[in-house]
Amino acid sequence: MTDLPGIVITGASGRMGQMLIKTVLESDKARLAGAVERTGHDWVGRDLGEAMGGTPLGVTVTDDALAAFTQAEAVIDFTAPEATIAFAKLAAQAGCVHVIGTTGMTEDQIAQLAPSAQKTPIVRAGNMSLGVNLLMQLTKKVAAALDEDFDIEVIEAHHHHKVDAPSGTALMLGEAAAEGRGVKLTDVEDRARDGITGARKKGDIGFSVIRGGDIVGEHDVLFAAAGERIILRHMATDRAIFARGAVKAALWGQGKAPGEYDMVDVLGL
Ligand SMILES: NC(=O)C1=CN([C@@H]2O[C@H](COP(=O)(O)OP(=O)(O)OC[C@H]3O[C@@H](n4cnc5c(N)ncnc54)[C@H](OP(=O)(O)O)[C@@H]3O)[C@@H](O)[C@H]2O)C=CC1
Ligand SMILES: O=C(O)C1=N[C@H](C(=O)O)C[C@H](O)C1
Repeated sequence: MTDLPGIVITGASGRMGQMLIKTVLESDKARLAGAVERTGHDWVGRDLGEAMGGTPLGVTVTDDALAAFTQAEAVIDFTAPEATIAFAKLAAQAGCVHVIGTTGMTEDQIAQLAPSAQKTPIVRAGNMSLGVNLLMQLTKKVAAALDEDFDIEVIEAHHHHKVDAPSGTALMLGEAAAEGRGVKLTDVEDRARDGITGARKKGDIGFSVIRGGDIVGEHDVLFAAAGERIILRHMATDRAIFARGAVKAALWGQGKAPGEYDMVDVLGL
């Protein structure tokens, strides 16, 4: 046991869960305080290192999230919307910083995090990478500089396991573009085109989704006008960028006042 802030990883067996565990273990600024999986999962009760196919780590995977959270300073949670809402209540009860990477949450589900954020800091972002959060700032700036003669389209591609669409990142980029234009995304978003759609409505922000293979995550923001196009692009080739951002957020959140934060706050962008 060291004095370093302890981090619990929920959804430990997931793609991001395993990446987060490796990232915390490699960090000299944090320690792995626990690993949580849901009741009935075959990793529960096993040594985490062995479950991951390696050597023992001396950390037993648990389904008792509250017990794990009370032994930690932060929880990093890349799971699913219903699970994240439940974990937010437990993190607030335990007084842990809650870092949320889960995407696909509805407005109503996001609103359910508010009572927990009154008790503990919550850092939530659909993308924890430096590059995407910088791209958001660029998107806002370009959208503010251009008028509606430039059609804005957000195009995203992800692996075939992804369950939500458009991606959390695509929606963040759409929000940034709408903010730059001084409009509400919900008033201008076009998220589904099929059949006789009619001509594109001026001022709309469109979304296109690709799912295939092992694509980690790719996002383009296209500004298309008569005679010219601008494309802002981010390509993730390694999930480690998300995990590093999440660990940074967990450390940044230590000692912060309760409230809802995002990666723009963490990165000071
Ligand atoms: N913000 C960011 O930077 C990023 C966000 N993400 C987001 O993170 C989330 C996870 O992605 P990924 O790791 O690829 O997904 P996986 O499906 O690989 O992992 C999800 C994990 O969460 C667990 N889980 C799901 N539902 C529940 C539940 N109700 N209770 C407890 N545990 C649950 C799963 O357990 P089980 O196997 O038992 O279902 C699994 O361990 C997604 O929303 C994704 O979009 C991903 C990358 C970057
Ligand atoms: O599910 C994923 O994999 C990813 N999800 C996030 C999203 O929805 O934007 C971030 C990243 O693109 C990978």
